[in-house]
Formats: sequence, C-alpha cells, structure tokens
Amino acid sequence: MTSAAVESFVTKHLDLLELERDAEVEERSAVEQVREVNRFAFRLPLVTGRGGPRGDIVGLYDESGQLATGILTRITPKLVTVAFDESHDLQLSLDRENSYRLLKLANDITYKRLKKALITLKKYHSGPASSLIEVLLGGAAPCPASEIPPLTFCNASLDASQKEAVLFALSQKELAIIHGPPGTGKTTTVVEIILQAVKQGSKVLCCAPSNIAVDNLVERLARWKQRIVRLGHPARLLESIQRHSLDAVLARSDGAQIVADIRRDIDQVSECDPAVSALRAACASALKNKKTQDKRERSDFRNEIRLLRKELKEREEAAALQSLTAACVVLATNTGASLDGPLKLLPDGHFDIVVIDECAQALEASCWIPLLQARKCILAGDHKQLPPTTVSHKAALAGLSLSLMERLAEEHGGSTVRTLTVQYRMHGAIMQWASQALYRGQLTAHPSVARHLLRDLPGVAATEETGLPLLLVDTAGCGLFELEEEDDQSKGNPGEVRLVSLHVQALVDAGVRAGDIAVITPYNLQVDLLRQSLAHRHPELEIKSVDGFQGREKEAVILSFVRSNRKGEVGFLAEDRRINVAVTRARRHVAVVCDSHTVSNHAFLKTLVDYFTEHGEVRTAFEYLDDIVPENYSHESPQVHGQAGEKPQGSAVPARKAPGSQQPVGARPGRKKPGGVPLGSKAHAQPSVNAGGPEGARRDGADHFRAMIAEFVASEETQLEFPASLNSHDRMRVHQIAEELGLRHDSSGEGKERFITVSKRVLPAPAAPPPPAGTDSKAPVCPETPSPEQTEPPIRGPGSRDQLDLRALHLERLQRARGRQEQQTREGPQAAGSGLRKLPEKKKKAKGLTAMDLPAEEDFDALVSAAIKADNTCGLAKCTASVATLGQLCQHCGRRYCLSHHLPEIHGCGERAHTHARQRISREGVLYAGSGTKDRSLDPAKRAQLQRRLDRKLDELTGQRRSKGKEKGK
Ligand SMILES: Nc1ncnc2c1ncn2[C@@H]1O[C@H](COP(=O)(O)OP(=O)(O)OP(=O)(O)O)[C@@H](O)[C@H]1O
Ligand SMILES: [Zn+2]
Ligand SMILES: [Zn+2]
Repeated sequence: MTSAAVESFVTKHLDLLELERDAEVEERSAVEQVREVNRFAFRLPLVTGRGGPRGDIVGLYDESGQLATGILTRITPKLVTVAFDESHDLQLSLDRENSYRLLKLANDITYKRLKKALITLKKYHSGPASSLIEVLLGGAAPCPASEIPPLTFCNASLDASQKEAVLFALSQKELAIIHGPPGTGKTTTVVEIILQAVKQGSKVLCCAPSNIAVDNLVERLARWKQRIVRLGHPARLLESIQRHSLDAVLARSDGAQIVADIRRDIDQVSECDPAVSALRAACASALKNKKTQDKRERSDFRNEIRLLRKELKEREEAAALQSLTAACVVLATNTGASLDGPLKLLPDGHFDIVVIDECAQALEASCWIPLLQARKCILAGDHKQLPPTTVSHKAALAGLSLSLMERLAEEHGGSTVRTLTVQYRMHGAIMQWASQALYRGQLTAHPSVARHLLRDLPGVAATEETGLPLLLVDTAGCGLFELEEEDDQSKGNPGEVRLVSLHVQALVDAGVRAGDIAVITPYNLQVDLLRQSLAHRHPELEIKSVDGFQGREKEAVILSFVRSNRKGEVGFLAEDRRINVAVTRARRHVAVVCDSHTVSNHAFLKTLVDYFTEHGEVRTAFEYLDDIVPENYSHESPQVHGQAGEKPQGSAVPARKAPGSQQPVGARPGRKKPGGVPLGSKAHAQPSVNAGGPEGARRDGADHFRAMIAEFVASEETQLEFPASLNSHDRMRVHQIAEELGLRHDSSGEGKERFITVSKRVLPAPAAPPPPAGTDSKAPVCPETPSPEQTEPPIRGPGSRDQLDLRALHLERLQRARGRQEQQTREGPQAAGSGLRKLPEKKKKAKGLTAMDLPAEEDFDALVSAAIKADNTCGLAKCTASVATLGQLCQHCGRRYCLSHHLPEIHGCGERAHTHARQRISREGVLYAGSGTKDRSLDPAKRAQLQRRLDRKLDELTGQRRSKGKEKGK
C-alpha cells in the first residue's frame, strides 16, 4: 500500500520538478536581457573560499559568449560581488567601457538534491523513517501519543495554546503540526519544543526552507545557550550567527591546529609546483625552487600534495563528525540538510526529531531531504499564508505549490494539528478580519496589543489618522482608473499612488517613522509607480509586493489594490493568502486604498472592504484630492447650450465678486441645528453595510439617502446636515450621491464627531444659464433629482438647467474653498467661527476640501438672477458679441463665448483646462500631443519595471525566499 502511494507520489513530483526547472530556465533567459554587468561596480579578482563555490552560480558573458563562471557571494543594491573560479582569475581583464552580462546559471544542485531525495524515498525499505513515511504518504493513522511527564517550561510566559502545542508536539510519535497564524508566536513555540526535546536527550535536526528563517531559529536558540551547529556556507549566513556555522565551530575545535598545519604544508609544497609558482613569481622561495625543478621532482611534489590533501580531508571530516555529534541541534535549510553534505558523516538514525519551520512555504520534495533522517517530525507554519514559490504555473496547479503541511492538515484534519490562537502583533480590529476570514474566528488579541494604536508610539502625535486601526480610502465614483497597458500584464493606478502618498505624508507628519510603514500592492507596475513617487521622499519606507513581507511586521501598512475600471473587472488580483499576508503584517494601522466598487467583485477582497466599511473609517478620495472629477461625469459629453429660445431675458450680469467675498453681506446663515436633531437623522434608520460604488449604492440602502437628498434639493433648504452617528460607509454614500447631484458635501469634525453637511452650490457670477421659463426663481440650482429607482446617472432634460456643467461646478467649489481659506488666513481665527466646526490646520492642508462657508440664500437669488440674465451674448463679462449662432461652448465653465474668447486660456479657464488634461492623464494613462511630458512620465515607468524585474531577481538570489542553495559538499 505504502509503496504504491510512495511510488506515485515520487513519480508525480519528479515530473513537476522537471516542469518547474524548465520554466525557471525559460524565465532566466528573459531576465538576463536586462542584467548588464556594467551597471555594477565590478570587483576583481575575487577568489573563492576554501571548499569551492557554494553560492548561486553565475556566468559572465560578453557579445562573444561566456567568459567565465563564478559564484555570487554578496549582493547589495549597488554592488554584486562574484567569486570567479580560480582558473579564470588571471585571464579575465574586463574593460569598463564594455558591457557585460551576468547570468544566473541553472541551479542544478538544488534540483539534483530534490530528485535524489525523492528517489531515496522511493527506495526506502527499512530505517528510522519507515513509520513516518507510512503516516505521511501511506495514509496510516499516527500511533497513539505517549504519556509525557509534566514539563517545566523554559519560557515561562508561554500562553495556554502555546503550552498545549508544546505538550502535543512532544507526546506525538510520528507527526505533529503546529499551525501558527500571523503573530501567534510560532517560532517562540518551536524554540520551546526544541529546548524540551533536547532536555529529554533528543538530537534535533531543525530546518526551514529559507536561510533567513533558519538564521532566525539559530539566533533564538543561541539565546538559550544550546549547543548548535548551523550548516551552510558562512557567506550566506547572517553575520551575527556565523560563529555557529560548522566552519566556525571547526575552527575552534581540537583538530583545528592540525588541520591548519596540513593546510600550510600543502601551500608550501604547492609553491614548488611550476604551474602554481608561475602565478606567484613574487615569492622568493618559489623562485629559488624553480631552478631545481625537473620532471621527477615535480611528480614528487604532486604526490606529496595528494597525500596531504587526503589527510586534510580525513582530519576535517573527523573534526566535523565530532562537532555534529556533540551538537544537540543541527540547523540547515531543507536542501542544506542533504546527505551529500556534512550530514552524511553521521550514522543512520542519529537524529530523533526533524523540525521544519515555515513548512507551508516549502516544496514538499525539499522537506523529504530532512524527513528521511528521523522517525518523527514536527512541522510548523501557516498554510493560510503564502505557499512555496514556483515559477511554473502549470506545475503549481498540478500540485507543486501544495505544501506538505497543507496537504497533511487537510488529510489528517485536527488530529495531528494544534493551532496557536493568541496573537501578539495586531490591534484587535485588524486581527478580527483575518480571524473570521481564514482562521475560523479562533484568534484573540493579547491584551498588550489588542488596542494599541499608532498614536501610542513614542513621538507620534494624536491625530485622527493615528487613532484609526482601520481606514478605507475609497475611490469608487472618483474616476481614478487603473492604467491600461496593453503590452504588460501588470497594472498601475496613479490616482491610488497619489492617495497613498498623501496618507503616508499624513502619518509621517504625525510623527510615524517612515521605516515603520509598509506600502503593499499586488501589482508590480504599481510597486514601480509608488517607488517613483515616494522612495526619494521617504527612503526608509518599504514599498513591495506582498511576498517580501511574509514573516515580518510593520506598525502601519498601506495597501493599494489598483483595480478600478468602468467594467468592474478585477481579473487577477492577489490570491486570498497573499491578501491575508498583506493585512496581517500590520501592528497598529491598516489603510486600504481601493475602488470598492471594482474590487468588490473579488469575493475575498469584498470581505475585506465590507469589514472595513463596518468596523473602520471610510473616506472617499474626494476628501483627499481636489482635482478629481466624479466618474459619472467624465463620460458625459459637455452640456450643449442651445435652448436660447427658452432663456428668459434678464437684467445685466452682475460683476464677478472678488475672491473670498462670495458671501454677500447680511447673508442669512445656512440652516444648521447645533444640538438639535439634525435634518438627516432619519438617514440613520437604514444603515447598510454593503460596499459598492455609485451603481452599487443605488441598488441598496443608499436609495434612502438619495431620496432624502432629493427631498432636500426640492425644498427651500440650503443645507442638510447628516448626523455624526452615520457609519462611515453611509457617509461615503452621502458624499457620492451629493457629488453626483452636484451638491456641496463637506465632512467636518473629528473621529466619532465627524458629520457631513450637504448644501446647495452657488455659482459665482457671471453665472450659469437661466432656468427654464416658468420655474420658480427659488428653485434649486441643481440638476433634476433622480428618483430613488433611477439607475443611470442623472439625465437632464431640455427643460432643466442642463447648462450646469457639474465638472465646472466641482472645480468652482474648489476655487471657492481656496478663496475662503485664504480669507480665513487673512482675517484670523474669529472669521472661521461662522459656520462649521473648524478643522485643524494640517488636515485642511492635506485634504483640500474641508470646512467651507455655507452658501446663503441671497447667493442663490443672485445666482438665479445672473442666470436669467445670461442671454445670447459672449460669456465674457465685458464682451457683448452675440453667441447665438457662432458661439463656442467652453467645456470647463459651460458658458458660450464668441470666437475671440472661446479659448480657455483667454476667458479664464486655462487652469481648469490644465487640470482637466492632467486628470485625463491620470485617468487614462495617456498623454496627448503637446503636453510635452511623455518622456518624463512613461519611460521611467518602463525603466522602473525593468529595474523591478532585476530587483526581484536579486532578491531571490539573496536567498530570502525558498533556498536554492546548492552547497557543494566536501
Ligand atoms: N507567550 C508570549 N507572550 C508574549 N509575547 C509573545 C509570546 N509569544 C510570542 N510573543 C511575541 O510575539 C511576537 C511574534 O513571535 P514569533 O516570532 O514567535 O512569532 P511567529 O508566529 O513566528 O511570527 P510569524 O509567523 O508572523 O513569522 C514576538 O515579538 C514574540 O516576542
Ligand atoms: Zn471656460
Ligand atoms: Zn467675446
């Protein structure tokens, strides 16, 4: 039974590895195109260390082909250090003017080791791992757990779920799985298990897929003064733990002196070899010996060297065996535990337990390298986070990315699994989403973190932002669309880049260190765009796709989900586990920047958006950006004038008021009910938690708000105040509806006090065209209000004041807001007290759209009379030319101008035209002729993309991810 299962498992995985390898080779040839050696400072010559090359193998090429092969020993953003094989050292003379390519060569050793492990597994007949194989592959039930004596925990602060996991792991006979959701102290628990096992006299082989994870364990175990040995090339280990490497341990061992003596002997003899001495002409003794050489002597030298080398090898192996035997815990990457390395020196059955940490991120084949060396295994990890990285999509789908841990957790269910349930990282509100979405609601937040906020950090001010664990900045309805790049799969969204950078700035201004903030986005193009706009301002800020963050944490995390389009297309968006990792990196604050309307078509992201909507603060992008145009209007053609016949004749157009003086003297204050029941209080009766953009909003509870606002529009009221008790998503809807209807909508107040005021707009004179004949002059200056059932953007019939261009209104409003702010600055704080609550200065700056003065009814009267009076003459105040037949409509201000004044720049719309063009660029990612910025804006994106590919490749090489180590055994 087992053998058949093993055989089919092995056959399948050998095939999958083959697929994966082919894909890797293919990808490499794509990457190599961008890797030009002359981008790096090149250090030559670099000499290999003892024991031969162990890092990633690279080839150096010029146009003529391969010049040399070597190994990467160090990579920094500016410098790649390569150790070339000694034979090349003196032949290589690189010309700095020339361009070279450095290619990573196929990592054969890793594949060889993986295959070898699988084949050994297939052939395994009897040995310590026999019953483990039965349990892991043959579907055999694990043996009943053994009784263990009560423990004294080394780490007294373990929580109940951690203690339970330790007891469970120790008592299991073959298999124990420790499932550690984010921040639950999985490594803490694994360390305790190892300490206890060692106390019981066990020998432990401890592995993880990546060098960084292994180093982490070494560090944590070293604190407990354990006898540990870390396998692997010292150059690939963190400096702090290099002293635990086998090489370092050997250097301190008894045999070290003898080994050093032999080594010196070899060197001395070698110097007498003519081939070597030619390279060491400077050596005086070599020169002397050279004279005495003859063929016979030469062969004597060679023999002597051979003997010395043999003795050296024996001595070194004896010393290594001694060190390994003395160690209680041996640590290595999965592939580093291969039996073609130092572990071959140990007798079969030396280890009692194999521990594999981060097991859910390891290829199962790589786990079998250590697994075959013990009778019992303890696997730790979280299969709800990222699976092992694979290059071949096909192989991944066929099962290569299914980790051993995930497979077993599914097959055996709870009987072999213990889950850690107390997490020590996230604010409770951040944790709760992940807990519900992925961990069956099992997680609880430790009291030390449950309520911690950014504002609790030293040096961080208590602003609104630093008091929020969850913030959703919604671009739904704001027209901040993703870029459409036909030639690339990746997506970018410049509007989201702007929002992210405003939010980063708000946090940094409040005193949050940029190094405590991560910006995470699933699309690589967006990573590039974000870096372009943020990296220079905040060098410490980490901007990455999700993968680089696994296993790490940040005080604040900002997510940009990018997708925003009219079709509501999400296509590929990060998979659920990747989103889980992204959110759960955050300790105190998560901000999601997205188009809730588009993104809610992704089932899992919808749970996130819904959760934030219900439990977090929701703001619309309107609150951040003052030059955006509501999506609904962006595809409407400019309103056409032409009902000249309907326009009643009016009096002279009043002169434009000076900036900052829109409010006529004696204006009645807008309707406001401080302390009383706000007008919109009934809006609260129907809160809805469903996320959605404008269209979505229209379908559900937003109908209620729409109806209320419609009622308001039809009334004589100038202002409608919504209660602060509205949840933030409802507030967002109110913003959206008001925006659609061309109403002013302002948020004021802080936190729980935050409320929205919707008010009617005022057009500064010379104003919009007149209302249709017969309309009450007090009728609202708004487009016709759609009925609640209406599912299309409002359509203005010929009878309505369709000349009102909403875009213009929007911009007009912004202009007034600015004027108002300037006025306030001029007049001092007293002037601000007139209407709404005043917001802190900083916030005003950040959002641009804060407290504005309310329009007074006189404004409406003035507006209406202006409108009535707008006749067939040019829109420019001083110009009386007729526009009845030859006029041109300005799409920015919605007025008609004579042919001499129709250009935006001439009649005063230049700024708006510019804004509009910029908006279009950010919306459509297109630059139109004449803008003159194409080169600056697009090419860097491309360049950054290449840079990003390179970075990714380099990241891989540094071995943070799945180790592709191929340490060459001695
Ligand atoms: N019982 C405990 N009491 C207090 N703090 C704890 C406890 N267990 C873990 N922690 C803390 O929680 C943090 C995470 O612990 P650890 O590194 O062990 O987690 P992890 O699960 O391995 O993390 P990840 O899986 O996210 O990489 C550490 O700061 C650790 O000190
Ligand atoms: Zn204009
Ligand atoms: Zn004119």
